[in-house]
Amino acid sequence: MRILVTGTEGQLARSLLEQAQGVNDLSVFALGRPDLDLTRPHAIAGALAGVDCDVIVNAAAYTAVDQAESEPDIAHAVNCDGAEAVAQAAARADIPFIQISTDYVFNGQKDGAWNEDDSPDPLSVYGKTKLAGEMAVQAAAPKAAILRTAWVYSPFGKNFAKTMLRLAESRDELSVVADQTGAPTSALDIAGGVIAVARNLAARPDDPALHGVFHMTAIAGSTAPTWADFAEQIFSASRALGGPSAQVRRISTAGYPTPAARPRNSLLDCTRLEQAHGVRLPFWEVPVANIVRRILADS
Ligand SMILES: NC(=O)C1=CN([C@@H]2O[C@H](COP(=O)(O)OP(=O)(O)OC[C@H]3O[C@@H](n4cnc5c(N)ncnc54)[C@H](OP(=O)(O)O)[C@@H]3O)[C@@H](O)[C@H]2O)C=CC1
Ligand SMILES: Cc1cn([C@H]2C[C@H](O)[C@@H](COP(=O)(O)OP(=O)(O)O[C@H]3O[C@@H](C)C(=O)[C@@H](O)[C@H]3O)O2)c(=O)[nH]c1=O
Ligand SMILES: [Mg+2]
Repeated sequence: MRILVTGTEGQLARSLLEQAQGVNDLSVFALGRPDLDLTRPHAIAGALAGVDCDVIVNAAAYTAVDQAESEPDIAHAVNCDGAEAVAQAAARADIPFIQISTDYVFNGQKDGAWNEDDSPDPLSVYGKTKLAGEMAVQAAAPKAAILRTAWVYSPFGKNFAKTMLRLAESRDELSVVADQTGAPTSALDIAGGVIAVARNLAARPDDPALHGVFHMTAIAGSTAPTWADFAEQIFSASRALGGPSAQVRRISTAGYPTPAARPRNSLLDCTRLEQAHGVRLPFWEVPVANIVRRILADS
């Protein structure tokens, strides 16, 4: 199976490339700027024409959540119009398509985990443009699988774990919000899940059970983690490896003002993914130490 993924340096693109290494019947190739620029939708069909692959994964996105508040047009161009153009090119060539989306499509005002049938109501420009992308993709490629994930971290790119470890090099104490719950999810685990979904779509492209929206995050357990809990896990793993750590001061969202509002609770129920695609990611704490080890080794 050949998977084409959009973006070359993103966390998920890098993770897909790594997960395919050494797997005989799988190859992943990444296509990104300048050859494929999602802000230039008219060039996308040309960039993808003649590409030989079995599945296309759109992992490229405008992911700077706070910056998007002041650049809504660029965020919309990438997350909606760009995604739509990639989906159209896939549909025209009859290639199965996977779109990656986010927990930030929800407003956070639910006590339990969100289901795929719950109404989205994004609080931020990033969330609004990703939701618009989901709808445009579904219209352009009705057989697409749309995978919503959350709180992604990895040895690659920019993420919360890298930020915490970098800040801990110069600070003894860090204030971190303890009233937003969600599921920290390893991009390497997501890549494994995406490959499984891609295999299903390649084998049964017309099976309606495989199409539509699915939630794909780590399992959060009964006491859902907050960003502060995630930070504490990162520091405990780092301390065990002789790396930097800081005391976590648990604060409320009001104590950490940001341009974009985030959901209070963004836990996603991943049952539908397990039932339809047979994919279940590990408990959220499982990959923390390995990823921290790799971040420390790279820095
Ligand atoms: N990060 C997170 O916490 C979460 C992410 N998601 C979603 O998961 C997916 C993967 O995220 P992640 O890997 O973390 O993203 P990253 O921010 O790590 O990478 C984003 C990728 O998008 C590419 N990109 C941005 N703008 C353009 C453009 N105009 N044209 C082409 N490519 C562009 C970047 O290109 P380049 O390689 O040139 O830098 C990069 O490869 C995204 O759809 C995101 O919305 C969902 C939930 C959480
Ligand atoms: C750096 C920092 C952040 N925070 C808070 C701010 C915010 O509420 C939370 C996370 O901050 P970040 O800016 O790292 O994460 P954020 O950009 O909100 O991450 C999101 O990215 C997009 C792409 C998604 O799709 C989401 O699933 C989610 O992963 O932690 C602190 O409380 N203290 C700190 O020192
Ligand atoms: Mg291979």
